[in-house]
Amino acid sequence: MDDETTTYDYLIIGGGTAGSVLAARLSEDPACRVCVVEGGPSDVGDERILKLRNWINLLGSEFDYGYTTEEQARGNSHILHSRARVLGGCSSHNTLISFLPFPQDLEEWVRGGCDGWGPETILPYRSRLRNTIVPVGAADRNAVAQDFVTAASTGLGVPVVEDFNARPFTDGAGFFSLAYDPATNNRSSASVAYLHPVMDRPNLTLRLETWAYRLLRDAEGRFTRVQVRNPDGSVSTLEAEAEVLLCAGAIDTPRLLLLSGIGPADQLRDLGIEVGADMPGVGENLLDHPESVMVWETRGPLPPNSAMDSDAGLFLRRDAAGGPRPDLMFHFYQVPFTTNTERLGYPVPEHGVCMTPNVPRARSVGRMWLRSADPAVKPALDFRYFTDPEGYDERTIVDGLRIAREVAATAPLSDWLLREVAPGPDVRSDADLSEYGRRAAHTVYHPAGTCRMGAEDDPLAVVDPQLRLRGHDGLRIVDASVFPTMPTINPMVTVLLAAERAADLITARPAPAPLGTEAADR
Ligand SMILES: Cc1cc2nc3c(=O)[nH]c(=O)nc-3n(C[C@H](O)[C@H](O)[C@H](O)COP(=O)(O)OP(=O)(O)OC[C@H]3O[C@@H](n4cnc5c(N)ncnc54)[C@H](O)[C@@H]3O)c2cc1C
Repeated sequence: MDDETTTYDYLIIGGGTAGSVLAARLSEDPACRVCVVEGGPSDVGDERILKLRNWINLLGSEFDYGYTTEEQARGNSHILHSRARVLGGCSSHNTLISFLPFPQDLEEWVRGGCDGWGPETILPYRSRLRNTIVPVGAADRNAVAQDFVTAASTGLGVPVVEDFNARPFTDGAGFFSLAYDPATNNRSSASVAYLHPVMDRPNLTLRLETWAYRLLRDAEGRFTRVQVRNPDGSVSTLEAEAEVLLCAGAIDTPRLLLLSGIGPADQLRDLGIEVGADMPGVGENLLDHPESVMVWETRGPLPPNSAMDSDAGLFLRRDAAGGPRPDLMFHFYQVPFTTNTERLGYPVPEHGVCMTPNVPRARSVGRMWLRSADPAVKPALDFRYFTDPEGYDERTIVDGLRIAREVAATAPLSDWLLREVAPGPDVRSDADLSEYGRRAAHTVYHPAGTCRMGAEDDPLAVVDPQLRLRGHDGLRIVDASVFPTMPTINPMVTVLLAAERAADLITARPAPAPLGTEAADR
């Protein structure tokens, strides 16, 4: 690490999921000077981070920025939105469930003005991914999770899926694919897969525990200078000769833009921030996967083996008119995940399991904004959960809770269960299930969309299909904030694919050949 150098070719703000991919790809050219500014510490050698199964202990820890939510009129106002503060970002903190996006998820992006982001272009990037992505290992397949899969399949008449990434599916139950090593339980995070092997590159500088808080213009008016707070509290200005690449995630990327005067002009003026670029879309379109939870006490302790305690799941399509994609998803937990039910007064069983139905393409859309011009003040997040006028999100959760009960009543899963703890068998009507489901709701931790990509002439788009700040040179955004709509599935792999695509857009390297036409292209 060269503290003297403050000018690089590329400055990557955020060494998270997308940032790690970009850092590795751009520094492949030894003549290209790449600097990563990362707010958190290194993950190298830190077992707390590297062991996947420890993920649950990272929630709310020193590695979590821990964002709160605005009062939710129809949802749960107590959700803590975990966002990782460590190299690798949320891929160092999450459960590493790895799904390719559905072709229709990407077709939706193209319809929204994102030329060049269709499935034929994006899905072949799976051959470039460096992460080890495998179905949950045999030794990690807990008997109760296996029986959940069997009960879901027989009870609901859906297939058992051996590999969710083999082909698009409409419904099915099975063990997930995870980015990990089943032999060691070590993560194959973006940091492990992309950064660890290249950390000794002399042209790659990692500035850790360093916080970017303002973008400044250079002499040509481009936003290529970044003010950062160093670990010792001092302040530096770093400069990119080529481009600044914002990879700070769906909350911190728009936050940094707003602090830099890039956002809705009225909002910025109200806070006394000088308007550098009036971009009304910054902070709008806050997307997520909302979920609820049903908890059961089991007849006794469960076998201990697992990859990360939520190894299996279920997808259903309730409405065939909506196309081939599933419209309801469940995670199955072999531990009682009771943060929200406990707050509502439900007992916490010593031994238990739960199911968490979620809304894959939620229709309620939120927004985020700054509370203050002070960079230290956390932004406001209002997800507006369950506010879509048709009541689609609420309906999905009610259906999900009913279906969860059906699965729980089906052998062999039913043989493990002593009683339903939350919400309890008396909660049966739509109205009561909705009330419980929304009050106990949680996030699947997938915020996205707050700097959405769109056509050059779309006034609410923040970046164009080349991921450039619309109408500006020298600044691109590469992270979950650019998603115009939420993919049906857990989004980390979509972020990785988008970052691989971005590396090609930046370097003008050709895209990989369509899948099946060529050996894996690395
Ligand atoms: C608990 C949890 C579980 C999840 N489970 C899954 C899962 O199993 N499967 C899945 O597909 N998705 C999962 N997700 C979601 C997924 O991990 C994220 O959507 C994805 O990793 C986001 O990638 P990103 O590059 O947009 O941001 P991040 O990975 O969050 O990267 C942002 C990085 O920027 C840094 N940063 C932020 N602001 C600044 C600043 N101002 N200065 C310097 N550095 C900064 C942060 O420290 C961080 O390293 C989960 C998320 C969480 C939190």
